[in-house]
Order: sequence, then C-alpha cells, then structure tokens
Amino acid sequence: MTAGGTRLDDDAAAPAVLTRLARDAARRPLLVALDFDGTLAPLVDDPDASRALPAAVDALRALAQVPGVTLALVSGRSLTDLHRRAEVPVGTVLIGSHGGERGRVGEHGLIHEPIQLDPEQDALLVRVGAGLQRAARGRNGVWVQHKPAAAVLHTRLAEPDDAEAATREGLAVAEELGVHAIHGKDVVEVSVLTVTKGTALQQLRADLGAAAVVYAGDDTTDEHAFADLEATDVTVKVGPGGTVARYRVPDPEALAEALAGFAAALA
Ligand SMILES: O=P(O)(O)OC[C@H]1O[C@H](O[C@H]2O[C@H](CO)[C@@H](O)[C@H](O)[C@H]2O)[C@H](O)[C@@H](O)[C@@H]1O
Repeated sequence: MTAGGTRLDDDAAAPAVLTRLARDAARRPLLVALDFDGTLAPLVDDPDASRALPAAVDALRALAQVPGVTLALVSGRSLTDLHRRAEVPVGTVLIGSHGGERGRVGEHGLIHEPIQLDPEQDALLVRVGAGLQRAARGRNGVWVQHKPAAAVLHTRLAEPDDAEAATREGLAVAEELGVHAIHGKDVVEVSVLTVTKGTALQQLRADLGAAAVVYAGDDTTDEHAFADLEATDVTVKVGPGGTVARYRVPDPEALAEALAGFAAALA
C-alpha cells in the first residue's frame, strides 16, 4: 500500500504530485520518460495492433513543447518498431530493447545506430529463437516474436494450461543457455543483452543533467527503472500489482489524463 510514505491506493496522488513538480521551476531540466505497452497503449492481443491512446498522444505533444522538458519513451520493443507506432514529436528520445538501443525522432525520421551484436551474441540469439519455437510448438495461441537482440514467447492467446507449460519451458531455455529472461505480462522475453530500463534511464538522466525524472510503466521491466530512480523523482505504476513505484494510476486512460494535467500545469 505504501512506498516512501505515499499512499499507492490514492488515485489523486499522482496528478497532485505532478502539479507540484510542474510549479517547481528549480527542478529543471526535467526528463519525462514513459513505457509504451500497457502504459501509453492499452494491452491488446496482437502487438502489431497496439496504439497509444489519442489522449496520450495529445498530452505527449503538449509536454514536448515545454522548454526545459525532454520527453522519452522507454520500451521493450525494438527501436524501429517503437518509432513506427509511437506518434511522438521531433526531439523525443526513444529507448528500445529494454535499454539496448537508443535514438531520437528527427525531422526526417529515426536517428539511431542500429544494434550491433557480436558473432557470439548472434549465434546465441539463433539458439534462443529456436528454443522458444520449441516451447511454442503444438500449443494453440503460443507464438514467438523475433527482435534485434531478443526473442519473445507470447502466451496471451493460449489456454491457461498451455500458457503455463510454455512459460515454464521458455524460462528453462533461458536458464539452459545462461541468458537473461524477463517474465512479463503474458510473455517470456529472452535477451542476449544484459541491459535494463533502469541503467538506460540513469544514463539518459546523466547525459541531460536532469534535475528530476518522471517515469511511468506497468510491467516487471519497469520495476528496474522505478528502483534505479531517486526518492525525489516521480515514479508511477500503471495498473494493479506489486511495485516499488511511489504512485499509482489505475490504467492508461488515467495516466493520459494525468499527463494532460501535467502539461497544462507546465505551460
Ligand atoms: O516495454 P513495453 O513498451 O511495455 O514493451 C514490452 C513488450 O510489449 C509487447 O508485449 C506486450 O504488449 C502486447 C500488445 O499489447 C501484448 O500482446 C503482450 O501480451 C504484452 O506483453 C511486445 O510485444 C514485446 O516485444 C515487448 O517487449
């Protein structure tokens, strides 16, 4: 219920703390960093159909116009995928692959260095993909998504028994290969990189010299970001579940509303 003395079950707490932060001119430069799936975009069965809420897109546009504010999206998606669907203004920083890739939205498209795996990581990624394909085989609704540095076993569409068995097998594949696995919302993601959203966010904060950070997210990988930020930063868990974040909003709709209020208070 509480973290850092804040009531996580108070729906008004996050909007109120954002308004206070907006009025505190000493806390600039300000970094506003947001997860994508489950945070700006409600979760859906097909990851390709995922879109940010129109209200969230409007709020991000308003935030990006405020002097002294840098907007960033921090996602498990590949950078190109995130860029394709994010609908964010020029200048927005994009962090993809859970911190493994970083770029920026430019006037003429995405500016970034494509991810470069060494031959060992390349070979490992092939084995990860093959292992997860084995875990999916013969199980209705279980499928594998391939990304630049990871493969993801999706179980959202499977019956509970199949989902559970596939998840167990997917986690075993990671253990066998000695690589990092993330058990997220109806996914087991196995990456050949050891980065986290937390370390990527700390790096970005240092690069910007940010005096304060706002971070919102809904899933297990976002807990790294919450944990690595400072007690004076504003961390917001979206939806139910245990968290080390200081504030909570019930869903992406409520977050979009809070961000719109934040942008208005900053203007
Ligand atoms: O860090 P995020 O932006 O939250 O991305 C994490 C993963 O998001 C996607 O999967 C999740 O969203 C899907 C679409 O709503 C949903 O079908 C799935 O169950 C969720 O886990 C994406 O497909 C993954 O690659 C990302 O790592």
